[in-house]
Amino acid sequence: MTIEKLAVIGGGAWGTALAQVAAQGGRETMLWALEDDVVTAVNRIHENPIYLKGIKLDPAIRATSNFSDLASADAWLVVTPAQHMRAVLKRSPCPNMPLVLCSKGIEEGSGKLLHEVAHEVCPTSPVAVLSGPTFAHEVATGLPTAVTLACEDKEVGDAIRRRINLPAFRTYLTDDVAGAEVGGAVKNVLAIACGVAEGRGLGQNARAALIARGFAEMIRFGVAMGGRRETLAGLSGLGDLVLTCSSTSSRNFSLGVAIGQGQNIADLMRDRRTVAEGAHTAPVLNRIAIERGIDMPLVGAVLDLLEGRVKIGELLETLLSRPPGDEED
Ligand SMILES: NC(=O)c1ccc[n+]([C@@H]2O[C@H](COP(=O)([O-])OP(=O)(O)OC[C@H]3O[C@@H](n4cnc5c(N)ncnc54)[C@H](O)[C@@H]3O)[C@@H](O)[C@H]2O)c1
Ligand SMILES: O=P(O)(O)OC[C@H](O)CO
Repeated sequence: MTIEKLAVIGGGAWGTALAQVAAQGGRETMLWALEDDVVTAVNRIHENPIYLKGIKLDPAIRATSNFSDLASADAWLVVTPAQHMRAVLKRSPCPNMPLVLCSKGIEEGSGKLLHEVAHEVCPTSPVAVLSGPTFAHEVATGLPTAVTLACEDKEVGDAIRRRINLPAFRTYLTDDVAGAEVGGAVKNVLAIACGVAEGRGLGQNARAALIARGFAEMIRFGVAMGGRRETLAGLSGLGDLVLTCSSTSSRNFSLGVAIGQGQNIADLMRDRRTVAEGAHTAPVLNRIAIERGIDMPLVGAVLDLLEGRVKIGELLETLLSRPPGDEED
């Protein structure tokens, strides 16, 4: 199988950065964007000033808001916010070609992982997941990055990897689709927790503890969803958790910092143009954890905060008074 022409669905920061990867060496790449001003800017000035400001894009990227322009692609990279993926795929003429899901989240209403949503909407398309520690602006400027590409079909996975792998975009292959997806979804919620700790001035020790205990929650959840521990300990799990929990380049971490500093959550969520996926993943993740009896106290705490059920001070008291269990639990 050979994949040459790629189309990217979603003209946010990550879709634009991935189009830049796909267009390396002047290879024609289509970018579908929802907003006409994004389409116009990418085509006229080779920039996306709305979502990826200040980065010059390869002129081989051609933007469109018309799905019919994507018909000649060999594969689609799907990079919408997780909660819009079903609707966007439904609007498209479902392609009988590989779909590479690059979004991070769990569908709120159905509780489904995104590869399950894609299989439902496009049953004849092979599905892969691309995830890992990847700030869009770094990838778009060519800084070294490594990602997990998960695909059950080895031939399809190899073909996608051959097409997107670059010296500075190292692509590690696995067949563990669920494991790769869970890491990316759960780390966003934990990044909010780490941001809150930062905003509240709780110190570096607290952040390391949150990352480690949060990782234990990620593993419990991932294994229950059919993922493997080694995937969760890899780029798409631990790697992305460490990145996102350590930097204000992360929208999730920054949201947490603002909450930790006492800003109003409704104000922070209202009218935001960029997506903080953790705020949408927290409710469904917590619901599934409760239904399946998976212990995820940090995820529950983030949700309680986001939904205004507790104040940070009370939450800290509750978390710190929990009797510490055995570390491997
Ligand atoms: N930004 C990153 O560094 C990065 C890296 C890896 C993965 N991701 C993931 O990629 C996905 C997209 O994030 P992003 O950072 O590219 O987005 P963004 O925050 O830069 O932009 C928001 C996106 O949402 C889209 N959007 C808004 N309303 C919509 C609607 N009703 N229907 C469809 N689309 C709508 C906009 O068109 C835009 O593409 C997320 O799941 C995110 O977790 C982002
Ligand atoms: O800005 P965030 O928090 O959505 O994180 C971006 C990427 O997922 C980091 O890998």
